[in-house]
Amino acid sequence: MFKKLVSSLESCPMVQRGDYHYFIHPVSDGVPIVEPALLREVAVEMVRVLDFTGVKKIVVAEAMGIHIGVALSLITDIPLCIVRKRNYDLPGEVALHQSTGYSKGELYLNGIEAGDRVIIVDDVLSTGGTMKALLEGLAIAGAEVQDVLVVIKRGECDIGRPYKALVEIEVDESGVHVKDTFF
Ligand SMILES: O=P(O)(O)OC[C@H]1O[C@H](OP(=O)(O)OP(=O)(O)O)[C@H](O)[C@@H]1O
Ligand SMILES: Nc1nc2[nH]cnc2c(=O)[nH]1
Repeated sequence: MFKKLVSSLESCPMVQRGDYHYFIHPVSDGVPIVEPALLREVAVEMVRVLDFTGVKKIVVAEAMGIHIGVALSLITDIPLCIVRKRNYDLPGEVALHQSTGYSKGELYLNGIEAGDRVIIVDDVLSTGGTMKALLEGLAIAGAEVQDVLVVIKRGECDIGRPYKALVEIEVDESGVHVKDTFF
């Protein structure tokens, strides 16, 4: 279980972004290459741990939520809502401010109707800035969040509600250390 995810995380390269030790991994960066077996392992475990009760849409954030969201959508047949970094000015679009440990930007939520029951999945949770922005946008749109799952949880983070993580890591200048896995 999680064999490919754990071994690839423990051997992945690092770069420095200001004060932030940034790990580079296929799930969270798409580079150097996304192996189907790794993506499949992640997708199968996501299906196993998520609560899909009544869920009508899967919500992900551009860019690195997209490949895991697509994998989940293809397996479950649940439509995918991609929160974009570009605005479309469609009626009902919700603009959000996103802040991470190394960047700031805007996100734009479309395609959610009041009363939609959704799950949110993302590649990484670190400061929680992105997830809190998604939760805020979904609340404004009137959605009910059934479950939240991140593939990689980096350190401790309170997002104001429970969430699940496939693996929990710590990062320092020497690299990624896997602390725990789901179950
Ligand atoms: O918990 P946080 O500190 O918010 O960090 C997590 C977010 O950081 C990354 O997104 P990023 O904005 O770097 O964009 P990308 O997906 O386009 O790489 C990642 O995909 C998460 O969405
Ligand atoms: N790839 C990658 N994505 C992140 N998102 C938040 N922190 C990180 C990180 O260290 N690496």
